[in-house]
Amino acid sequence: MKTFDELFAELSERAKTRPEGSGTVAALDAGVHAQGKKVLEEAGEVWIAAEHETDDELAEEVSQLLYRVQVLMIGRGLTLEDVYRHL
Ligand SMILES: N=c1c2ncn([C@@H]3O[C@H](COP(=O)(O)OP(=O)(O)OP(=O)(O)O)[C@@H](O)[C@H]3O)c2ncn1[C@@H]1O[C@H](COP(=O)(O)O)[C@@H](O)[C@H]1O
Repeated sequence: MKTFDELFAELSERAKTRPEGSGTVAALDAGVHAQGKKVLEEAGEVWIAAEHETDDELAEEVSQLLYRVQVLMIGRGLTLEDVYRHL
C-alpha cells in the first residue's frame, strides 16, 4: 500500500532513472496527448464504476485515475506543490 505522495515520488524516480520495462516510462514517452487521453479514459471508467460497480471496483478505477493524473503531471513537469497550493 502507498500514498499519493509516495506514488508520485516513485513515478518521478522512474522518469529519472528510466528502468527497462517500466510502463510509466513508456507512458511518459508517449507524450502529453496520449497521457491526457488516458486520464479521460480512466475518468470515464471511474464514472461508470461509481454508477454500476462495487466499492472495490470503484476504488481500483480511482487508483488508476490517480496514477494517470500523476503521469500527466510528471509529463508536464508539475510538482505536487504546484497542485497543492491550489487546494
Ligand atoms: N499504480 C499504477 C498503475 N495504475 C494503472 N496502471 C497502468 O494502467 C493500466 C490499466 O489501465 P487500463 O484500464 O487502460 O488497462 P489497459 O488498457 O490494459 O492498459 P494499457 O494497455 O493501455 O497500458 C495497467 O495495466 C497499468 O499499465 C499503473 N501502472 C503502474 N502503477 C504503479 O506505478 C509504479 C511504477 O510502475 P512501472 O512504471 O510499471 O514500473 C508501480 O508502483 C505500479 O504499481
